[in-house]
Amino acid sequence: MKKVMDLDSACLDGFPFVKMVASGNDFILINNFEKRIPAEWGPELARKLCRRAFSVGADGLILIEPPKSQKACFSWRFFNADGSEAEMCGNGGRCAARFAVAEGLCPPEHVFETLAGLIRAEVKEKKVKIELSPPHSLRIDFALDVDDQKFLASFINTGVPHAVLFFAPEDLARLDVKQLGSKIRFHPAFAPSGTNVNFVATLGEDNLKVRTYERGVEAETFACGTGACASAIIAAQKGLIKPPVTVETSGGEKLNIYFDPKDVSRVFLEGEARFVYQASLSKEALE
Ligand SMILES: N[C@@H](CCC[C@H](N)C(=O)O)C(=O)O
Repeated sequence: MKKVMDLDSACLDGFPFVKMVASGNDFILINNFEKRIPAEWGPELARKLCRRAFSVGADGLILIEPPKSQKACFSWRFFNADGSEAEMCGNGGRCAARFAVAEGLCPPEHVFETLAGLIRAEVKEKKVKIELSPPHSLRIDFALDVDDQKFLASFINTGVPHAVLFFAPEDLARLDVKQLGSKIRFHPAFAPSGTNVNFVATLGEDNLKVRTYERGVEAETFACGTGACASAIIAAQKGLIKPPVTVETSGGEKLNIYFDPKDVSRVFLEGEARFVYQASLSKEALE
């Protein structure tokens, strides 16, 4: 397969894109409705454009494309900064919904297609609320041995896989998230897809602090929407909190999570999604 810079450094020159952020999780979004960017370029395009300091820099790349069904007004391809394609992204989904409305592709309330399923969105200026695909594969409180340390972990898939571990607030504050997160992310218990890793402290009966080591970014991000939802659902299942839940993210912004603890098939994620800038690509950004 030819490398994108061979094929596209010329044809992508001047290509419009926007940079958006949702609670510090930042994304490059491209309106690819004309399908000028074939999907097979996605991984390398993401690696090139998401590389901080050397290019635009972001946690992920989102291509907005025509829907495959009548039920949705767009579909998307989501690529992590390392080029891996993910089934879903909560914060990226909130950015995509607002971008699609701004592009005139969708009304403020719409549905879009992801590899995790249909996502319902409600855009009210900067505030965007989405309904995740039904979470699954819930496992509460199992033993997880990491080198010579023993942890109690939980797991759920909220569109993408999430391990969740609880700590006292003071321990969470000083935790080496990258060191421990990278070991759990690749732990055999979560093979073959690996997992995102959420480190959580309960701050009150409806308030959590969550720090997330993100698969495909391979670092702690300032927020993770599906991770915030995973943490809230598991905290409620363990009787630690009652929804609706406010999640304080690493970047300091708050996410609101809504669900019925007796029926976690419907989970809603709400927060701000902001435009940072719009620009056009330079072919040199792909070098
Ligand atoms: N930050 C996202 C999650 C994006 C996908 C994740 N990195 C993965 O590969 O599982 C979110 O807000 O949910």
